[in-house]
Amino acid sequence: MYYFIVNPNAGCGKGGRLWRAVAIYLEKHQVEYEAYLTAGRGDARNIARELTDGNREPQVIVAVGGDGTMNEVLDGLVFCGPLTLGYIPAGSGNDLARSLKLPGNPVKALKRLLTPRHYRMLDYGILTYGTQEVSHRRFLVSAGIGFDAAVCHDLLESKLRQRLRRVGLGRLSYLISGIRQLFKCKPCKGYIILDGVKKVEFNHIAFISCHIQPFEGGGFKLAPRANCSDGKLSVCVVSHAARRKLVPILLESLTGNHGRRKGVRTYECGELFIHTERGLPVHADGESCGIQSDLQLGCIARKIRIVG
Ligand SMILES: Nc1ncnc2c1ncn2[C@@H]1O[C@H](COP(=O)(O)OP(=O)(O)OP(=O)(O)O)[C@@H](O)[C@H]1O
Repeated sequence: MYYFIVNPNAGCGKGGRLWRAVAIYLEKHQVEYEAYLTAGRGDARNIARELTDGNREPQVIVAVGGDGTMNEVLDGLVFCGPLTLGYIPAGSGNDLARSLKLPGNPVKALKRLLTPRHYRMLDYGILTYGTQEVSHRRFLVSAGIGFDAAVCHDLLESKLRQRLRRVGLGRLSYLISGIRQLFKCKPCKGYIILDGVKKVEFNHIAFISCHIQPFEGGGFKLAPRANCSDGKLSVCVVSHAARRKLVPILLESLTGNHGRRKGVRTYECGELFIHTERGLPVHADGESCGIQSDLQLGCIARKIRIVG
C-alpha cells in the first residue's frame, strides 16, 4: 500500500501543484493509495508515526515536499514492519534529491516508485540536544551548529523568502540570508570529540556541519566525500579568526573544493560530541533545533530503504 504525506505549501505551493499531477497519474493507473495533506509544522511527523506505529505489513511511505517535510516523515517513523521510503521533491533547496540524484519530474519520480528496479539502504543521523529536557531528532541530509544553522533559522522566519519563493527565486533567499548572517556571525571557542576518544579544540568556530549527504543549504557541497551508506558522519568544521574568509570558503564549497582552505577541517566518525563556549543556533535538515552549546550526533547505518 502507498501512503503519501504531502506538504502542499512546500516550495511556495509547488508541493500542492506536483501532488495534483501525481494524484491524476495514480487515479488513471488505478493505484491503491492513501494521501495525507499537512497543515503545518509537525503534521508530517505525526502522520508518519500514526501510519507506522504497530504496523507489521509492507508499507511505502512517500513524502511530497522539501527537505523539511522529508525530515519530519523520517523523524516520525516507527520501524515495526517492512518499510520503504519514497520522496517526490517539491521544495526550494532539495538537497536530498540533489545528493541522491532523484528525478525532479514528479511523474518520473512516481513511476520509479511504482516499478522499482533496485533499492538503496541509507544511513540516517541522530542529533541529541538540550540540557533540562533531552531531545532527539533524526536527519537524512545534515545537522549543524553555528553559521549554517543561523541561516536556516533566519530562512524559517524570513518574509523575504516567502516573496522570493512566490516568484520562483527561492534559492536566492539562501544567498541573501547567508550574507545577512555573515555580518552577524561571531565565531567562538569550542571542541569536538570524535568517536568518544579524539578531542580537537578550535578557537574561532564559525560552524560545524555533520553530513549524511554531501549537499546542504540549497547546493553547498560541504561534505563532498559523504557516503550515505557507510555508517559514518562526514564532518566539516570551519574555524577562522577572520569572518570575511568565510566567503571564499563558502564559494568553493559550491564545487566541494573548500577542504584545502585554511580554517577548514574535515573528519569522518560514527559519533561526534560538540561543545561550544557560547550557545549557537542548531539545525537538523534545515529545521530549527534552537540555541545549544552541547550536541551529540550519531549515525545509524543502512536503516532506511528507498527506491534507488
Ligand atoms: N501546510 C503547511 N503550511 C505551511 N508550512 C507547513 C505545512 N506543512 C508543513 N509545513 C512546514 O513547512 C516547513 C518547510 O517545509 P519543506 O522543507 O518541506 O519545504 P521548503 O522549505 O519549501 O523546502 P526546502 O527545505 O527544500 O527549501 C516544514 O518545517 C514543515 O513543518
